[in-house]
Order: sequence, then C-alpha cells, then structure tokens
Amino acid sequence: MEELRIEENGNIGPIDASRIPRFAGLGTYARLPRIDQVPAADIKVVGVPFDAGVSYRPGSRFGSTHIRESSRLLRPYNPALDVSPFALTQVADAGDMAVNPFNINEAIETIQQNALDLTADGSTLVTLGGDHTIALPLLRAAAERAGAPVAMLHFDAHLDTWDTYFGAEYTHGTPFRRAVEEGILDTEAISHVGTRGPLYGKKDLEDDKRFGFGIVTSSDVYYQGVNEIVHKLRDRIGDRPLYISVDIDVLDPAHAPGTGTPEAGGITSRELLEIIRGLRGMNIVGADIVEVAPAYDHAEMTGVAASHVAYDLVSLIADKRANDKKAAQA
Ligand SMILES: N=C(N)NCCCC(=O)O
Ligand SMILES: [Zn+2]
Ligand SMILES: [Zn+2]
Repeated sequence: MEELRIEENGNIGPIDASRIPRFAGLGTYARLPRIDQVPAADIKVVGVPFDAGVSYRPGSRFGSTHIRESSRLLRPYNPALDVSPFALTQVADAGDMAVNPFNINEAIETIQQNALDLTADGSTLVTLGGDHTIALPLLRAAAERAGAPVAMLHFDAHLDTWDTYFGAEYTHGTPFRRAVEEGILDTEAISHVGTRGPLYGKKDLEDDKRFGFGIVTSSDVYYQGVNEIVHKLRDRIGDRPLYISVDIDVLDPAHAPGTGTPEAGGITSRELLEIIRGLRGMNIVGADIVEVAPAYDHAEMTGVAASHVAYDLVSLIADKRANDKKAAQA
C-alpha cells in the first residue's frame, strides 16, 4: 500500500493519520519512515531487544516493539514545547539491533559498535530497550562521539550502581558503576532522579555518593516539586554533553506496571514529562528508554508512557539541533 506521509521543510515525516488510519500498516516508532526510506537522518530511534541482564522478571526484550506499537497515536506537533520535531529535523526509525541473547559480553560489544556506526554521520540516537544493561555500551559510544566523558541524568527507581549479581559484572543493576570505573561519565554532573525503595544496605548509598552521583529521590520530587528540581539539575549540568537514561520503572507501578522490577511510591508520568521538558536547550547527545516489559503491561499504559517520553526527548533534541543550525547560519 502507498504510504501517504506528512512532509515539511524537506523532512519526511510520519504517515498521515488523516489519510491512513493510525491502526493500519506496519508499525515504526510514531509511524516515522524507516532509515532506508530517507536520504539521511538527524535523529534515529533504534531498538535494542535485549533482556539477558535482568535480576527479576524477564521480558523487556519485547519492549522496543511494544513501545513502537504504543506510539501510533502520537501527533506531529508538541504543544508543551511548541515544537514540531519531525518537521524541524529528519527523524527515522533505524529498526532493531541484532543482539546475541545468549552472550552478554558479545551483546554489549554489538550494541556499542552499532551505536558508533549509527552515529558516524553526526546523528543522535534515542534507543528503545531492552533492559538497563544496554545503557553501558550506549554510554561508551556517546562518550566516544562526544570526545569526553558525558554528564548523565538517570531516571530510575534504582541506583543501578551495584557491583555484581551472582558474580556477574554486566547486568541491569550494575551499568553505572561500570561506567564510572571506565571513566566515561563526567562525575561532576551525574544524577539519579526518582530513586526509592529498599536497598541492600546503607553502603549502597555511600558507594553511589563516592562515585559522584547526586540523588533526587521520588520523595524529593513530591516535596520540592518539578520546577525546583529542574533548576538544580540544569545548574549542575550546564552545557556539558548530556546523556539521558530513562528506566520506565521510575514511574509508579500505577503509571507503568509493565516492567521487571517495580517499586511502590514512584513519580507520575506527568512529573516525568515535565522534568524532561524542563531540560530544553541542554546539550543532549543520546538517550534511552529501558525496562519496558509488555507481559506485565495493561492497556499499553507502560508502552504509551514510554512512547511519550521518547517523543519529548526527540522534541528536545530536534529543537536544539534546529536552533544550533540556525545559529551557525547566522
Ligand atoms: N535496572 C533495574 N530496572 N533494576 C535493577 C534491580 C536490581 C536488583 O535486582 O536489585
Ligand atoms: Zn529500575
Ligand atoms: Zn534501571
């Protein structure tokens, strides 16, 4: 069937939902073109269906597909930011990385290499996971492309700075300890947002602090509010190259039941989106949304939340790229 797409400023956008029902046809993220349907892309949405690093419920290998399927209702104009991301930049769906489900070390190598290949043209990646293990190779690639350690905002119920599970170093609970050890994070500008729930011991927090992480807990979001938190985060990060990692379990299980390690007392999807929107103008060099496990989802709640988080991240990146381009031409 012919794909009737919206085209603006020479950018090939989503299939037009006023001419082809949004529930029809094969699903890419936001019904955007595939990478092979555009000459070049500024922003690439890519899936990493990998969940061999999980400590509890499996299933986030199906997250990338679920987020795409839950993104059919997205529309091309983002009024919260006054941005039309797909008109400002060329955004495309780069499909899924083919990652070995039986060998974590090989999977990590593949993800890092694919991320480097995809960004060789200067484009920015927004990755749909997959479990949180994948953030490590994505961060390695982001730091290599930035030519320096990167700042990071990590939205999660969990610290993910634990050391090992069953002796394994590369798991979804350990990516950010490895990243600090590898020197790929700018430890002056790294923060968790939304953490909560029981830990193994007080030492978890002591270790985490020693690595340089700041913490904005889920309770802090409740008591301080979004504006104050955005202000503090912006201050800490400034214009450093910034990687954003969003574990969907940062949301309360009431907002995102479809995840592997749910914790009560989380932030709302509104709070998460508002904090993300508050990052407008920052130098985002890559982002991921991980830990969506559709077998535990209901009515696509988790998928819709994740697809909207990706949409606001794409909007921020598109806005910044368009403004930088304008400034360079002036
Ligand atoms: N990254 C996520 N979602 N969870 C980590 C939980 C590690 C644990 O089982 O203690
Ligand atoms: Zn988590
Ligand atoms: Zn996590």
